[in-house]
Amino acid sequence: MLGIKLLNSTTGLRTGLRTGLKTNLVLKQKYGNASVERGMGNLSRHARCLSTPVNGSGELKLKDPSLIAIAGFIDNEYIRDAYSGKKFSVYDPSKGTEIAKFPDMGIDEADQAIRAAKRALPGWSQMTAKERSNILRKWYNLILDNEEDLAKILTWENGKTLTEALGEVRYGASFIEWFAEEAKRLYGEVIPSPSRQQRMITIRQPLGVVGIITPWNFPNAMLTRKFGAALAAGCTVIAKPASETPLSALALCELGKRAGLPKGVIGVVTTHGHTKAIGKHLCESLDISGISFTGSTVVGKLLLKQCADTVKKVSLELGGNAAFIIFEDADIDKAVDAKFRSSGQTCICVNRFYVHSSIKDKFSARLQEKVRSFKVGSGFDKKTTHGPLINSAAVEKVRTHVDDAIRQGAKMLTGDDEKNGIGSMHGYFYPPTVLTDMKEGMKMADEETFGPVAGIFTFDTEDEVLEAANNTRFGLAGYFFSRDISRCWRVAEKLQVGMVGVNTGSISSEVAPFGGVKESGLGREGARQGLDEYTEYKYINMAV
Ligand SMILES: NC(=O)c1ccc[n+]([C@@H]2O[C@H](COP(=O)([O-])OP(=O)(O)OC[C@H]3O[C@@H](n4cnc5c(N)ncnc54)[C@H](O)[C@@H]3O)[C@@H](O)[C@H]2O)c1
Ligand SMILES: O=CCCC(=O)O
Repeated sequence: MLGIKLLNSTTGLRTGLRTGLKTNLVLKQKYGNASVERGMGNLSRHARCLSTPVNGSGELKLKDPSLIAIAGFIDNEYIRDAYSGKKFSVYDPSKGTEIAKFPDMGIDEADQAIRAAKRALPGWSQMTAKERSNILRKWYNLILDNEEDLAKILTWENGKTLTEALGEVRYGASFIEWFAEEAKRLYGEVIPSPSRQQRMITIRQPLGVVGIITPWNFPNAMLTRKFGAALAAGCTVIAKPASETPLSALALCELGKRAGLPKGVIGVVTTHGHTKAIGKHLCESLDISGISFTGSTVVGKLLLKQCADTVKKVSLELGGNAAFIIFEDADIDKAVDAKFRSSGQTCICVNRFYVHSSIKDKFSARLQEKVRSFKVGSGFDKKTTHGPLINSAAVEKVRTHVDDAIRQGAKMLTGDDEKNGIGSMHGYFYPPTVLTDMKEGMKMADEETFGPVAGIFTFDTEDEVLEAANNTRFGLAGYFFSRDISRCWRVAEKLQVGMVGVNTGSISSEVAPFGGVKESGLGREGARQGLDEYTEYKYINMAV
């Protein structure tokens, strides 16, 4: 017991190591030699990132190489080795080669992070809103000061083009800025009392320690959208980033630390082999008051069930199956610009184009022309317009969806590997593809394809297309193009989604509530509503 306690707290570990051999013996009994070395290593280099390049990172030419940390992050310190001694590999999706081996952390490290966050909670939550805001503002400034390095790190692990990565870093920073400002506006209210003898007010209080789990497709912005809101509200956080893309998370931690985030306010547990166990542990822990998850619907449902026993507040940003309706009066040139962000790996990406039959040929030709102009390749190559998919499983899923559509009668207008030279590339590439003659019942109609494939369905009437667009269990985003103002109101109100783009395919913003209905999620992120996920209202009744 003593050994575990010593190992699980950095201060305790230091004390323990000072006591020498006896402690080492306890550690060896519990965890074997690897963990003892880990403890020693950790002591000898607190909080150090890499000053020498890892597996090809020299090519990144970072202005500040110390933004790369191959470690977890607990109590503002880098933990390079898991107690188990195990590691997992992170790959460069444009080459399929290994970037680094991260510590494959387990429940012990998750507990260590929970304890650190719990210790930090009173200090952080009792700071004034302005004090928290000032630190968040410094973090925002540091992210922008380092945006080029952060973008390179993001492209390296995720594959998206450098331009897209820079866009994501700025988008991610905008959440920290937004919530730095919103922190100061976390108002309660005075309720007009029905009684002369009572005064009624509400105040808003932080949930407590929250667990956040994020996906690989936006390794920076999905974290900052949660960090910003949680920290502004006065919560402390344990984050579990996707095992495909931990580097961006660690770089954000380094900048957060430089901005003045106190020890324990944010922690990152890196894992691959213990993902399920850590997820369950966070959901079931009595020390955690809320879970915020972004990822697939299937995992979101599992986490929701796991949170039931402790009745946690749960925020879920899940998968989508966005329809894009092109009415006969649409501006076609504007419409074709809205599909292939991050090579189609975005939760709000169009999954189904519904095009009025009178303009189907014209629209298909424009889309085909546009897609044929794309250049697929490494995100670092300036000529590249579209990077790789995240891994071979993602490529396989897209291939399965396309094959299924073609088997059921769809026609491929463009999508040949030869033109893009994909056959000779080693990474996880899929050619941008356009299919026509799509039908209900195909996988692409029902499931999230999450790849660079546009499938074109046709329709004749507004009622018919609304029924088809809403015929899905997903309800994240929906889009349509029309110049008829009455139709714009009608269709926007009838689409069963959390977000609608009218005559635009670009809807994401830190100032607007992001989230879905149906099986696409619970709660909203960004905007003033984003703070609701991390606060409780307390009602106070005062007799006078
Ligand atoms: N609605 C949104 O805002 C939004 C944003 C981005 C991505 N997404 C969705 O995310 C999905 C793609 O991301 P993904 O493939 O990384 O999703 P995923 O659900 O497989 O993984 C998301 C995160 O959950 C973790 N995870 C996986 N299984 C888990 C388990 N049993 N318990 C706990 N954690 C677990 C992963 O390691 C990762 O960190 C798509 O469906 C996409 O639409 C939604
Ligand atoms: O993948 C989903 C998140 C994308 C966004 O916030 O625009």
